[in-house]
Amino acid sequence: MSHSWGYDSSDGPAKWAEHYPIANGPRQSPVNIIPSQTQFDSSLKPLKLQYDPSTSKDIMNNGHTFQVNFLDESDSAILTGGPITGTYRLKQFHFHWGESDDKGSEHTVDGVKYPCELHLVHWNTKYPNFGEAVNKPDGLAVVGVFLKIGSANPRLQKVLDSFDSIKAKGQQTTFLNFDPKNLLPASLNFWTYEGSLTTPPLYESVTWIVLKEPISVSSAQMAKFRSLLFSSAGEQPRCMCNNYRPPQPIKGRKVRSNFK
Ligand SMILES: NS(=O)(=O)c1ccc(NC(=S)OCCc2ccsc2)cc1
Ligand SMILES: [Zn+2]
Repeated sequence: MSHSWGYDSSDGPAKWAEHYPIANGPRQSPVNIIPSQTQFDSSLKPLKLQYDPSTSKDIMNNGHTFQVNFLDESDSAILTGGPITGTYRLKQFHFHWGESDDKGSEHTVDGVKYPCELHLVHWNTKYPNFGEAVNKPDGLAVVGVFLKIGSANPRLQKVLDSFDSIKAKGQQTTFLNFDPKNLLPASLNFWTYEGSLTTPPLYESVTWIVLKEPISVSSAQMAKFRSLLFSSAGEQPRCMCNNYRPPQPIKGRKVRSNFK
């Protein structure tokens, strides 16, 4: 039975090492990206994201965030190129955000926090399924996209409109024909480094691919993210926000870029 964890002072990131000692490991995520210390790598291939929108399945509140789950029995939503070799399949995407617009992202850039960060989680098809891939050093590739306060983003609307149906932990509803490509910025310039899951079990299995260009979100749209609850229906309602882990020690890792 996996140990319960959260984001409060009693069960949050500062306490995770008690039950997940890898929290103090050599390749933990997120990290603070310092562009002046990153290394341009001309051998990095262009990122290729081929998503068939018909593979979106449902949207659920898992008590830590909300996630949109995809059918991953075939190569219909895949990530190739960039720093990875082979083919990785999209399993789910989810977000991390703050209680206010001045914080919420997990990765930071020169110490700057964004209000929100999107994670598109893919697993290496050299393994039979996600569960087998999740704890292997080359098991996962997560594309991170920053959200920056600006004009309302119409492409988030379908996600936001589902929130009334998934307000509490454990609630889920069908979520068909959603194309996550619509959540990507125009530029696929990225930073990449070897890291981990940013939540327990914190497995050091993630090749991180963090896009440099943010997408927009309005302050009113961010307020809707904060209408979700960490708590189950009938429990004392607890606002789902500040569900982000702060940057972890880089421990000698190189962050590479595919742009100068
Ligand atoms: N924030 S993150 O992108 O690093 C990230 C991605 C996936 C997960 N975990 C997932 S999808 O777990 C699914 C359940 C599971 C199965 C084996 S271990 C956990 C946690 C954090
Ligand atoms: Zn995440």
